[in-house]
Amino acid sequence: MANNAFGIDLGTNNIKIYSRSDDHVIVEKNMIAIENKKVLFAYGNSAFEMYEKAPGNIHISYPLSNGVIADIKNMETLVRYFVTDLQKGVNKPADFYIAVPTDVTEVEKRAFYDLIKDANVKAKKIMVVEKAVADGLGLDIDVKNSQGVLVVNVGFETTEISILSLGGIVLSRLIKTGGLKFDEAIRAAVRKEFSLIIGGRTSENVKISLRELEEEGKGAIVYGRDIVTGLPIEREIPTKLVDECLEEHFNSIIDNVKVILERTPPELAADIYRHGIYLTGGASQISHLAERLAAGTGLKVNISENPVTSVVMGLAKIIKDDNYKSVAYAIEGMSR
Ligand SMILES: Nc1ncnc2c1ncn2[C@@H]1O[C@H](COP(=O)(O)OP(=O)(O)OP(=O)(O)O)[C@@H](O)[C@H]1O
Repeated sequence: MANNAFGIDLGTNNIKIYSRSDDHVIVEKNMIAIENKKVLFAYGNSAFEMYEKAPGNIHISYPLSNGVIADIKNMETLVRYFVTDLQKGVNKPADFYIAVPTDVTEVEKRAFYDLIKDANVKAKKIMVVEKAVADGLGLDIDVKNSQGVLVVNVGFETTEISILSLGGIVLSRLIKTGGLKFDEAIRAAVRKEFSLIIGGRTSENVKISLRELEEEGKGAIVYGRDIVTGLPIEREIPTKLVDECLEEHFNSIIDNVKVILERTPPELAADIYRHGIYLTGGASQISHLAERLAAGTGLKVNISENPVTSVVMGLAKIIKDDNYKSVAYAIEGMSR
């Protein structure tokens, strides 16, 4: 039974779970589809498949909002189903390591612990790990012995900017920008420039294919509804328009990184200068962000090889290697 342990990174867009018994990570959409307000219809990637296409009696939602749990019941249901699926239908007693953002209230942090406790997953032990610490480990940084490590995780609704030193967090800031804001900016620009309404999934696809399109010198072909005629049409969107509309969001990330750097103690700043910035999170892959961040801060930017899973891979390291266990902590005694 000692082998039964899970590492969970609850992202607003994706839930990532590491299972010790098969040494494997799953990534599923953090989404739930409820029929007629009470019946579970679909969850995870299957719920996402129906998003923006389902009839009115099927409500599809994200139980997390801005990195914190907004809908506890549905989040518990999702965790229970995923963990039970990973154990082929029968839950056995297990240890749980859950990543939490740093720059949130104690109540919001505790909600992650309570979620596992109340999800009916036979939790023996529940340990909490600051997300940026797990990120550092997932990025193969020796976080316990390193001083001055700057991690920027660009997720779906949030970007977490943290300075780590000797296994702990020195400074952390959670800002409300990420992949969703990029998608919304693309939608708004296409609407303004071409009087064309496109869906959220279309704008996400444009964002994800941007780098490739730029390399090929092509525009993005999209399908949407013409505002004037009301009819569906196809249109080619120049990548320059997409680049321009993302600028403001890139600047917001760069400005916030600079604010953190300004507050960093000088000795740590020297280490950060040497190591550079570690950039991770799914949306960090967007074309031009890494180079803009480097130009805006004057620092080298190290790009993650596994941006979506860096946090959960850090949790996996903690579960597998006793050397790292000290970065995880229990939360039982915390006041509500
Ligand atoms: N190749 C890519 N290029 C640009 N963006 C991408 C790419 N692949 C995924 N994304 C974006 O990454 C985001 C999801 O990233 P991630 O899984 O790190 O977020 P999350 O952890 O669920 O969110 P949060 O950190 O806000 O809670 C989505 O907005 C998705 O569109």
